Amino acid sequence: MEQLNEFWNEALKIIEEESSAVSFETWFRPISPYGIQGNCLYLQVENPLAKDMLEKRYFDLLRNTIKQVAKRDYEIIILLGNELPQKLVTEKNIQKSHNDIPRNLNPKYVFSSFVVGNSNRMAHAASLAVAEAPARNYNPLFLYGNSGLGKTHLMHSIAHYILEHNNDAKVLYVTSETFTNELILSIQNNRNEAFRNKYRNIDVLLIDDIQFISKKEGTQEEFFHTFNALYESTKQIIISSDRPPKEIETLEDRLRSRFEMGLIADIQPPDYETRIAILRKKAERDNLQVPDDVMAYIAKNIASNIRELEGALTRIVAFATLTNQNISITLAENSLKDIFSENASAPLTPNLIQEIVAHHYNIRIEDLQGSKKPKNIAFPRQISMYLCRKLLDISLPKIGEGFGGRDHTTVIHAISKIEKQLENDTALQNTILQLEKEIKGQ
Ligand SMILES: Nc1ncnc2c1ncn2[C@@H]1O[C@H](COP(=O)(O)OP(=O)(O)OP(=O)(O)O)[C@@H](O)[C@H]1O
Repeated sequence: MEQLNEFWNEALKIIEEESSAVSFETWFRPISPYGIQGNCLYLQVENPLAKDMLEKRYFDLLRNTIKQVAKRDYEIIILLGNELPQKLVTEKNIQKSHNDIPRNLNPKYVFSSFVVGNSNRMAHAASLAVAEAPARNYNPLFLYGNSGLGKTHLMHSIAHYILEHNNDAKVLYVTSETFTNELILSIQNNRNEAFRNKYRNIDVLLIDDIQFISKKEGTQEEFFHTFNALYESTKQIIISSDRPPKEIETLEDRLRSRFEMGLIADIQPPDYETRIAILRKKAERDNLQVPDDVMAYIAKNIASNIRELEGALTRIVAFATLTNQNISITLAENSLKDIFSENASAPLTPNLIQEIVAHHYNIRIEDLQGSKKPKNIAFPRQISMYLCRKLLDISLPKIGEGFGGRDHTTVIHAISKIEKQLENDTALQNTILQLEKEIKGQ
């Protein structure tokens, strides 16, 4: 049993991570949890606008977060102070199951929201088989495929499924970036023992984007031992990567052969029918009315990345809401024109950003990607890294890769340097604005 306030604070922490600072402070921070009666959770807000926004725009976030923290589906009722039921016998305690869903699992990434088609049938079946009987037949399970095709979605689904069916299972999902950072910290702070305990005393380890440990010998060494310890005690390991083990350069052979010991399943770009099914599912989940011809228009134009497919739908709906128009093909064409237009037909990639920055500073793109450090090159390089982070949905190590395999700490340093300078350097603010426009083809 837990106090309602503590429970609410826990939910707020998750919402804070999921929403922008301004919407968090405006809509969520002022909410007071009022009480619980039966299956209803009452939340009190200060004004009608907040109530409207929370009900119309943020309801899914609220409901999913509360479900994640409470491990049950409460009916959420948002009320103004004067609407609160006088005689509500509120419970100030909330029943929680003892195995919380880890914070880093996205509540939306479950098997029931994953659309199965020819391109991912095998990966889906293998994931479900592992979730139903961990460490039985397929160990490790190695999932690979290009960015945005559903690897993380499947991994989270496995973790959710195992936790739902076995309350005591110890399931740990991390990216290889987190694994590496924690390893470095543990060495710095002399806490290697704690690190090993954390990674070896579990039943299921899911490690996402393993390709990033390829250039890190120390991390590979530690992961090799973690892998062996878990495998020998019949614990399940699930790994994802953007390529198969044999194509991960500089991966030690002993690790590669470990990865190849179990089942390897790939995910390919979805066919047209699957793309339509994914769009339908998203529209249904988010309660959006989108005509069939608009779905077809998106599915025909975006074929290789599901994140982009979903992004296009979101953009169209946002455009329609903001301009108060019905969703139609013309509106879809307008709202996506800068994505599909000639100018921007080159998709946003680190390369495109480097090209535009290099042109702006009159240097060669190879200089940005190389290791020279003179100021006339180092500064544009930092700007390019900053823009990659701001405009592309890719991780710090992936950005580092595009700049001659630089470490993610270098990328963090570059980004924070530019951010700091932007605070009071208006010339730089203008340059960045101009570069962004060029990159987006505006
Ligand atoms: N088959 C599917 N059905 C429904 N949604 C999907 C499917 N595949 C992917 N998605 C959605 O597409 C988005 C991108 O998927 P995800 O993050 O799992 O990709 P990824 O392969 O892990 O990419 P990256 O390598 O860039 O991390 C997510 O919002 C996910 O829910």
